[in-house]
Amino acid sequence: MSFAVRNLACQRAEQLVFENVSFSLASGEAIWVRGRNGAGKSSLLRICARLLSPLAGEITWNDEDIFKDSETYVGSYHYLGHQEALKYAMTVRENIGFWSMFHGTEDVVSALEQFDLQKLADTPTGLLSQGQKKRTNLARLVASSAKLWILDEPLSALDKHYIALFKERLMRHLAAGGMALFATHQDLELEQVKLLDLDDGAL
Ligand SMILES: Nc1ncnc2c1ncn2[C@@H]1O[C@H](COP(=O)(O)OP(=O)(O)OP(=O)(O)O)[C@@H](O)[C@H]1O
Repeated sequence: MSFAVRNLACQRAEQLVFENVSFSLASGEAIWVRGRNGAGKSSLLRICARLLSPLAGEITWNDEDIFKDSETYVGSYHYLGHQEALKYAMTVRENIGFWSMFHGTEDVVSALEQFDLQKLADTPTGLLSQGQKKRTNLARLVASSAKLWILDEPLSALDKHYIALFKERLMRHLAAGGMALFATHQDLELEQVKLLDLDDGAL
């Protein structure tokens, strides 16, 4: 399994945000994308999740272009953006269940347990606090079988306890051969993480 980004450039509304960004990920590896506000972290992650087109460059999953050969890539990654992609009228269990079905797993009970969501399982997600919504989103992630996690600010709204819990879960994902690409303003202090600083090539 390999994920590679070569000479990527991004433009938003006539503005060149970054260029010449290259990196690669193999099984068990993670990259922490860092940079000032507006450096292009979210844009980079959205491009990697096929939600935005790059201005230039290439991204491959197992040597296949992700924009040309989307079929193999689609089931291989899970993107968590700034906004929670939750259906508010559906319960916590139903939201997690939807995504585990999409990815062909049935690990809803374990996902609920891992983020202490059992007592909230039958609550509509529209009634949750910000931190509880974030935990539901992270539980969706662990209920999926996606190899590559693409995470935009996964720590926002989490308290210390759940940051530690998420970190432990991320390490387990990497130890099992998974990969992660994440942007945070806070250092997760993970030893095996490579750093991609978008400020290094600041435009
Ligand atoms: N929908 C959009 N339309 C036009 N320009 C945008 C859009 N979204 C972001 N931009 C611009 O693209 C640039 C990069 O934004 P992006 O959100 O990727 O940065 P970021 O590094 O994630 O920032 P932050 O740390 O503040 O979240 C910014 O200059 C921003 O104004």
